[in-house]
Amino acid sequence: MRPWWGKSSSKEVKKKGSKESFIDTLHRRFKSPSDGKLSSRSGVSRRHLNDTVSEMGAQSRPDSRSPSPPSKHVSRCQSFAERLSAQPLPRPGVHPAAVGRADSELGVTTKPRLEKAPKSFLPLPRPACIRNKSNQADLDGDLITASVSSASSTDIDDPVDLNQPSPRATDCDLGTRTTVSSPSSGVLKDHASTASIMKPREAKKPAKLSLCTFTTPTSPNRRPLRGHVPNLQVPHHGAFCSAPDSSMSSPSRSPLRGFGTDHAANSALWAGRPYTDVTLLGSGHCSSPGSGYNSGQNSMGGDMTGQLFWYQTRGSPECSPIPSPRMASPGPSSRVQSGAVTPIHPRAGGSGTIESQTSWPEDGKQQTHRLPLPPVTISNSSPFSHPNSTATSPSVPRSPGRAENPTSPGSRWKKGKLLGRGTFGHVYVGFNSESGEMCAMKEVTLFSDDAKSRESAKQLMQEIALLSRLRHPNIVQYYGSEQVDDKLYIYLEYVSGGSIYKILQDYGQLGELAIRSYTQQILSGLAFLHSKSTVHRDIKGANILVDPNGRVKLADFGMAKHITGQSCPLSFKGSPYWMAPEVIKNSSGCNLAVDIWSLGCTVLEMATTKPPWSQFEGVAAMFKIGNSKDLPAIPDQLSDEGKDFVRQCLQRNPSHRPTAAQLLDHPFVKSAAPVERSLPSPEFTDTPPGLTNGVKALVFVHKLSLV
Ligand SMILES: Nc1ncnc2c1ncn2[C@@H]1O[C@H](COP(=O)(O)OP(=O)(O)OP(=O)(O)O)[C@@H](O)[C@H]1O
Repeated sequence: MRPWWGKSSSKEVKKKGSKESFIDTLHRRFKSPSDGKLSSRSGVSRRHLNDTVSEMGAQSRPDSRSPSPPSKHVSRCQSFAERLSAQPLPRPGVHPAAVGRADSELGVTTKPRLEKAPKSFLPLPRPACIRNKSNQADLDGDLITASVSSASSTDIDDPVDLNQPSPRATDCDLGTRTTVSSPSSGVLKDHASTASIMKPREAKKPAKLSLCTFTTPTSPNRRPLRGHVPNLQVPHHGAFCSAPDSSMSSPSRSPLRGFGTDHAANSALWAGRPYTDVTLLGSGHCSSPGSGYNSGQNSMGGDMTGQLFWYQTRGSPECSPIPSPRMASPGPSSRVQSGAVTPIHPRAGGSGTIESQTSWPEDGKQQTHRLPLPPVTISNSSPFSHPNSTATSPSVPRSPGRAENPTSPGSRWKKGKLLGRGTFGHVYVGFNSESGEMCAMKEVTLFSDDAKSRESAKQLMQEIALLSRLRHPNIVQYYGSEQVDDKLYIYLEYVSGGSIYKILQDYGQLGELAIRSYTQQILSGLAFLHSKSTVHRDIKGANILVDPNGRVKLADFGMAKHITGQSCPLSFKGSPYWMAPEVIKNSSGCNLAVDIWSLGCTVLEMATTKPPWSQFEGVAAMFKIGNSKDLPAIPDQLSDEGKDFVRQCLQRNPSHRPTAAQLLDHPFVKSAAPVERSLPSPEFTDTPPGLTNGVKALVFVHKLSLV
């Protein structure tokens, strides 16, 4: 069938090259599993829990389907394949293309307990500044300049061009700047009235601090709202804003992060023995998607052991719903990362139809960008000198659901309920008792001696660097960040609906209208992202948040990368089940298209609650994706348009995949109704909709219009 944009799908030309040698190894190691076709209706197959997986790559055993149990019965340590069938969904009242309002729901807050002043500050958040803006000019007006310096780039593969002067950013109204020290020099760059706060041991261990050593302003008395605007310098090429390239670079909460680009090593690992040159990181932590702490497990990164030995951490509230937090199954945060830069998609490169709300550096110069102020309106109070500023940093909550020491002194964000655990650490609800606003606080511990902490910091800084430059209705908004003792906090727009992954867990597969809506919005965010030559590299349900109005936000940019060239090799990063074949095979020639493949997998995930090939264990799934010519079964319940959309996304040849901008014109999403639910306005009527003439009641209703 000829694609709607005029390019026919073509067969993939199999390229047998040296880069695929690991696949060959896999071929020998694993029996090629027969395709587990998705059920025609549900598209979901299940299998028994297997606590004693002795051999990787074994195909999951299908089990008889049982009625969908309540979500609360879903084991926290089940894999996708193990998860019970999803319940039929009441079709959510989702309506696509919500790009207007940004009303997040509030979460739980906790009592403040300020203990210690933040050692340094990055731009402090003020969500209200964002929400109240009616246009981009207003938005820009609340940005603060930011810059981070770094001299070491050897282990960083994401040279985000963040050091270039922003055409819209100015320093004139900034009381301070925050800088990041160079790891090599251990010297903080002083900008404006910046004061270094580097700890002694930081200077001794530049490698640890290079990623996030910030300076605080000398005495930046915060002025109400826009009065005080600190600067944050973000690094130029090679700074810590980049995604790690090191094969050992990834934190271990995502089990297989840091998976090296060396696929020979991969082969060895997959063969069942650790590659001697690969450091096995990680603690085996896993999150509990079912319980709301749904991130971090089963990612491919620094820790390969789980993939190899299948140790499990069940029963813990922090445990993954997956038997092994490794590649055993497609958990919400299954990731692999290593390596190199992703080449540019041949046909990607921006979308004229996509709202471009941020400037992107093009000339390599240092860029400054103004960030929104925190929602602190108290004057005569320095954000850097909180009354409790000498106390200790916020402590890790004892209970998974509530922080023990809920406070972020400088910004007055109080750390509240735990939203989830990810690769980098924890994400909490943040509440500003002064403004009454909420945010999501992503917390990561710095200055630890382990590689995991270093990698976490590096990736978090990359996320900051990227997110701080992106502003789009379908991308989670970055508010600011700060360091408090050994903790780095990143403040984000709070998207209270949770991730698509969690929604699927809780409510089962989505109906087509919801899928169309979500897909359209994901595409909108992706098209914007790609127009900035940035690839997300970890598109999946767990990294897509949904607000109560059905608005979708791309999140978790820890894997994202700004593409600067076309000749760069692919990074072996991502989540196995959503990973494009070319990434697994380490073939060349694509880049942004990896997100399109992952989007296709996400559509299938939304339709079936599981990604493609979820019936296979992690390594076997990767083998299936990377080595076979098969395409995953597409569930029958999807419309023909939906099926075609998925097929377009899941073309093995990346150059044949349409771009995000092109996909926005696909009938599957183009016809999706936009999400726009007006604010309820009290209305008094005596004839409620739906009542017959004979059934009239005097009721007070809220006007709810769907545009
Ligand atoms: N802005 C947000 N609003 C609401 N919840 C959020 C937000 N950001 C993250 N969360 C929650 O926290 C969890 C972990 O977040 P996130 O995935 O970004 O952390 P992470 O360390 O990047 O994880 P990973 O890299 O392993 O995917 C998410 O699954 C989600 O439930």
